[in-house]
Amino acid sequence: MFQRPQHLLSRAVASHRVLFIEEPIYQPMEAGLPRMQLRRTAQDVLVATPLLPQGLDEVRADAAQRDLLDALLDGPEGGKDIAIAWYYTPMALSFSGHLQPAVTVYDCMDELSAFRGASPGLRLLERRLMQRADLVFTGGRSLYEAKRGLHPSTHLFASGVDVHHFAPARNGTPEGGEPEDQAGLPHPRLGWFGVIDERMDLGLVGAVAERRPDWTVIMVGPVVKIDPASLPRAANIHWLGGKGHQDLPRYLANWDVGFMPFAINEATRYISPTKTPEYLAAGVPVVSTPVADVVRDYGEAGLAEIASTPDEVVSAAERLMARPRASWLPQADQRLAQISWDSLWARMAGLINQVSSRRSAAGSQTRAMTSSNAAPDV
Ligand SMILES: O=c1ccn([C@@H]2O[C@H](COP(=O)(O)OP(=O)(O)O[C@H]3O[C@@H]([C@H](O)CO)[C@H](O)[C@H]3O)[C@@H](O)[C@H]2O)c(=O)[nH]1
Repeated sequence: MFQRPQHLLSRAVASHRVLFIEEPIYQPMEAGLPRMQLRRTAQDVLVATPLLPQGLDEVRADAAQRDLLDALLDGPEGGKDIAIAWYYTPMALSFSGHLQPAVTVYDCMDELSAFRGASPGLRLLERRLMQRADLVFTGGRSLYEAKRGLHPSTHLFASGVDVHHFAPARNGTPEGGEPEDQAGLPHPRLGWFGVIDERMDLGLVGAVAERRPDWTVIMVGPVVKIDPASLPRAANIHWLGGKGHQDLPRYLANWDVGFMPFAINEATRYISPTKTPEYLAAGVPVVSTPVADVVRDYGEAGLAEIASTPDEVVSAAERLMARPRASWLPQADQRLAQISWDSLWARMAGLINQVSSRRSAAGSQTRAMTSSNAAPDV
């Protein structure tokens, strides 16, 4: 999955060495555990995954991650000073709170406390992170409104888009051809890509497919935290699993409508789905349930149809399929041109530079960049 952290941190490598600490993986006890597993991404981000023995309690797991992190930073991949500690989850404070970076950034991309399986300690750690952060970035409008009162330097950075990555889908199937698992499925097609978890309205997916057995519903993405047995099954629903980001345009190129069947609940109250501008960049019109940020950022501008019930989704999709691209694509392009990941990163980097200039004037030095995350991080 190529998500917000990957987009931003792969741009950070132009000016920093980026070390990204992943969530730990627990394994049966064996010699050599705990240890840090390292890999370098194509974008030159060093990704470190703590491998821990199963059965560690929380305190020991935090201590083990702290030791592994310190050993990594003391070694050749570390650096004398840390320029930026970049957090995607407050939970990472429990093993990195002793670090003394020049600048601390909290890039809050979701209200994690509302997600299934969230740690009860998350809210307290978020308060601590807010106290130590120099900058708080928020991944969407609703999150910004929820967090801006908690930190004086909170900034709205809603999802960006790599137009160049998705635009080839507008003009026939990009190089590589239509993926085998999609080729041959009948049109019209409603497609989704993204994580499939408790945020999805599975009942809606099943009901739309049932209303229109002549349509095909294509679901791309990993099933996470929910029982795969709970997915609606029908001859016209195709659960294709997770795909590489590079392959997404080949799927989108042959969709008639981009579908966002989010459940409307606590877990989706603050989300700002990156897939909205990505569908549009591929020339695929969007129908979504009324997620607040989708309604405000896209629905009200006529760039997404908002529908709650199966009948509303079917009617909206029919309207979108009948609408010529030329009637909406120029307006979509205007919006997309304002939200490239490049421009978001440039603005973020500007804010970080302001803070670090102030710090270095006060005597701090910067060298390496580290970040820890629950999802990713530098
Ligand atoms: O098989 C796949 C499917 C998708 N992708 C890429 O992953 C991107 C993220 O998808 P997802 O995790 O479903 O997240 P989404 O964009 O809908 O929403 C989350 O992101 C934040 C946002 O970043 C804040 O700015 C939001 O609030 C979150 O809930 C997807 O866009 C695909 O490009 C893939 O690679 N492979």
